[in-house]
Amino acid sequence: MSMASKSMLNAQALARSRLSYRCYNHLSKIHVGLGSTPYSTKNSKVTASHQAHSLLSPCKLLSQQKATARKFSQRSLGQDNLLDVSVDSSSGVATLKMQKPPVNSFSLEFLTSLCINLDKLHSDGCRGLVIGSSLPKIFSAGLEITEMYQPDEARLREFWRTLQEFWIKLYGSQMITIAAITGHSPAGGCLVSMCCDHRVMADGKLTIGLNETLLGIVAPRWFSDTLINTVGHREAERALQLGKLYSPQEAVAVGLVDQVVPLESVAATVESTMAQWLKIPSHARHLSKLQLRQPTLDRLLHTRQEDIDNFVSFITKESIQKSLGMYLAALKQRSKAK
Ligand SMILES: CC/C=C\C/C=C\C/C=C\CC/C=C/CC(=O)SCCNC(=O)CCNC(=O)[C@H](O)C(C)(C)COP(=O)(O)OP(=O)(O)OC[C@H]1O[C@@H](n2cnc3c(N)ncnc32)[C@H](O)[C@@H]1OP(=O)(O)O
Repeated sequence: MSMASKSMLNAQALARSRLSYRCYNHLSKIHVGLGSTPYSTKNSKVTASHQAHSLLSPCKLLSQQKATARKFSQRSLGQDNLLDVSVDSSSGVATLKMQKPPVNSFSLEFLTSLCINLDKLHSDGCRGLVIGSSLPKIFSAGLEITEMYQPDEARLREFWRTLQEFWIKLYGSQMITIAAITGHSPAGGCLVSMCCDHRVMADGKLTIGLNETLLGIVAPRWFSDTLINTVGHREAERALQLGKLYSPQEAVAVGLVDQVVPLESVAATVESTMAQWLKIPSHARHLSKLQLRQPTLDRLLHTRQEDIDNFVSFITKESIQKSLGMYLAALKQRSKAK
């Protein structure tokens, strides 16, 4: 699709959009409400009444996110249940599973839904959060490349702002966050897992890492800062330039993940790790986390608009668009050849 026709479609979608945030919110399976919603069983799944409850609950959202949801909700109407969120009411631990086939790629709608859910879980007093995937062999393929290829500029800006928002929320989260990496986790997928306090990865033929240079693009400073904070400066220097995708064993050796276990043991390992972390006084634990992460958070918080401008100007360059186009075509080709 040409840039002009994509822009026109987006403009039409914006003009048609009549949906409120409440409708948008319905996209995700949400059943949070610790203390306010009765939960009779461990990890009970959402019910109609819970869903109704969550639809009526006031939600803390930044006005930017509300605007985003209103503006672009039309496009996401066909995508239901992007997330499967459940809360264990006895421990206060939430499990958020990404379920956006085929590869859990982060589109604007998906990122918005993730931000909304993080806000809800936080405001409902969840103490822990496990981030995983419902898709076999995929944690997340990172950013949805079609958001960056031949983009509509207004949407591209919202997309990046929402990614920033998600990173800020997750990296500084008050909750204990654990990534259950049961599948591939390149680029943005790796970033999300690095935002967590602990990473458990399944052993096998999986990869994780910031591979941006392989796409001909450059990981922004806050991606590389997150990697440096995880694996150290020297390892990050090599990994970023090479676009290194690590096997689980390589990843655990450099500290990119904390544990590698057989796929069938990931859930139990996550559960026992969470139980250990839950024993630490929450306030002291969170302040310790912030002591180390706040300077990194501040760096982006102080330059958000500039970061969006840099991203837009970089990604819309003709040469970068060409690289992205070729990468997408190669992905499609590989997928077709399977
Ligand atoms: C001077 C400059 C300074 C600063 C710079 C300023 C700003 C920064 C600028 C830019 C930074 C932008 C940051 C981007 C970070 C990202 O996250 S980019 C995304 C990177 N992701 C990848 O490279 C992953 C690509 N995918 C894969 O490798 C495989 O799909 C994967 C191993 C995940 C799974 O493999 P498999 O199960 O075999 O699935 P398929 O490959 O068959 O894929 C299934 C279909 O999904 C499509 N697809 C895969 N990944 C993506 C994606 N990320 N986005 C969109 N679509 C994707 C694939 O094409 C298949 O589609 P099809 O079935 O053909 O329709």
